Amino acid sequence: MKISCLGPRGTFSDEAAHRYYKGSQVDYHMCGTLIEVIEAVADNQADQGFVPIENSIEGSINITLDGIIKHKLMIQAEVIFPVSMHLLVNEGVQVKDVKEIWSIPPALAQCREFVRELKVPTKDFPSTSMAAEAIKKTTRCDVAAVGSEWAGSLFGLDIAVRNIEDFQDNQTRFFVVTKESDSMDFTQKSLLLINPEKEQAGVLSSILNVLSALGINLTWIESRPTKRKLGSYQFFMEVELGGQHPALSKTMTILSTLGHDVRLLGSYNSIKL
Ligand SMILES: O=C(O)C(=O)C[C@]1(C(=O)O)C=C[C@@H](O)C=C1
Repeated sequence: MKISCLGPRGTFSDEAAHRYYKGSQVDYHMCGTLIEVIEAVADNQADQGFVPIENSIEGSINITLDGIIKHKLMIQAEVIFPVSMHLLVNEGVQVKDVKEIWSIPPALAQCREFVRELKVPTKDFPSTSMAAEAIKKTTRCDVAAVGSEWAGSLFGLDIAVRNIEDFQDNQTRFFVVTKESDSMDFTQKSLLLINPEKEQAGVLSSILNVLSALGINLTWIESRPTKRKLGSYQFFMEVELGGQHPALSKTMTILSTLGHDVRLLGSYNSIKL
């Protein structure tokens, strides 16, 4: 099985994917950007993609959400992975020497307070490990990357400051995405994408009322612009109902009857690493 994943080696995605697929026969297709990870699945270059979807400090990763919508991908599994951010530097560099910090925007955002206190500019990279690799290549002593301990050891960097994330118990939620989902029986959760029939007062609450009337627990809700005009949204709604549960098809039927466009993006289990 071929798995697309954000590269180069040493990203949090890479670390979490290797733990998730441990013991399985898989080949990794490492991609330069998150959108390429999704496109690799859409273009059949990979059977599954391993993508970050949400972080406990920074919230949703919109590039991934929009890519799933655009390429009509399905969710096969949810993986929760603990994430610790460190300030990675060339040998001997101290935090007082650092004049610029490099990383992928969600990682920089998880360390916003630390970066603000240091009063230095940041530079965006497509991944934490690409930033770490660039630090090593420059040999500069006035720049640092935000990344994992593993990325630091892979690229031979020192850790100038440990655990620089703004809040403890930082976690990132990943989705395993595919073109076609396998059997959806005996799963814990399901993800719906709902495009409301029209924008009118109370449309979201009318959708939520259906879930509430059927006693369904909503575990995540996120809105994304339809991109057709300002103020027009579609909703990701994750519910605590497996694919086998009759209430899932009942919910979808009722919402469709009310004129909403409802797509099931998958039913899956959640795995904590
Ligand atoms: O750049 C990486 O290391 C990634 O795997 C991406 C990513 C993300 O975009 O959220 C994954 C987990 C962490 O939240 C920080 C970065």
